[in-house]
Amino acid sequence: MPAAPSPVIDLNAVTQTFVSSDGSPVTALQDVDLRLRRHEFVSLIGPSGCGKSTILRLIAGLLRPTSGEVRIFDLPVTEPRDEIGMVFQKPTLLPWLSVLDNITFPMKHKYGRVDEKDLVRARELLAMIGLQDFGHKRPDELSGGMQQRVSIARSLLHDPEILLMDEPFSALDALTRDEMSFELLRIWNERPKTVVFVTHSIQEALLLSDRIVVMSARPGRVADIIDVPLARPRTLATLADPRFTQMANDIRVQVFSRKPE
Ligand SMILES: Nc1ncnc2c1ncn2[C@@H]1O[C@H](COP(=O)(O)OP(=O)(O)OP(=O)(O)O)[C@@H](O)[C@H]1O
Repeated sequence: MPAAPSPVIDLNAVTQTFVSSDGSPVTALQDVDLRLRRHEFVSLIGPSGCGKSTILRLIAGLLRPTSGEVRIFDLPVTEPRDEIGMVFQKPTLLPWLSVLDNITFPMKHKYGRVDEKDLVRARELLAMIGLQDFGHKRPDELSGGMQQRVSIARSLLHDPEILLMDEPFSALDALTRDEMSFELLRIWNERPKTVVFVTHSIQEALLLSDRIVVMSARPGRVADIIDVPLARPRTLATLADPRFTQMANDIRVQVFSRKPE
């Protein structure tokens, strides 16, 4: 039998301790093991403060683990890398730049210039997110959902293999949130990526993911990893599937019955 391909993202016995402002240690993560296959969509859910964002920062190379190891494509993570795109809760667009310039900003920042091919790609991405007529607008002329679309487009400019998303839709209203979930699925379908998606919404995690990682309260540990067997492409009909409702209920019970350790 051929050997299984190495995971794209590999967290091996990762413990992360911070020093809080009063000098006391805070163990955010304890012995976290997590492996993601290529083009897998995995969500992290768990109580506030259980270390979900810390996991993203470790994968992004913005943080070095106190102990254990984080590997990307079989190499230890030592610094931020180009294969990774990040999307945060807030759009974090630069208000004085146009939408198009915001999308190309990472290239400008890194290389001091924007190539024609980056501009072409930025326009393609704008079209992909349905904002082809908004390239010249300033961010404050766009709705919150549109701004978040722009920041997703920005994270995709260099076509990263890995996309890290930290509650990207939590600041949006419920309708826009559902719309954005389907939009993200469409983008992921068109340009497959390995995605780690942090959310507090069980429904969002179920709709989007291949697997859901349930974390325990601080110090964050992997309490369970749940396979989501719902067929793809996921559509509005998925939300009405009785298995969806059943799984959402089961996960809710699991998350809420977990007491802090
Ligand atoms: N730089 C830091 N210095 C000190 N403590 C930190 C630091 N970063 C995170 N922490 C602490 O580590 C723990 C985990 O934080 P993290 O932001 O990863 O949690 P989270 O699960 O993403 O929370 P939320 O769901 O509320 O966003 C928290 O107790 C937080 O206060």
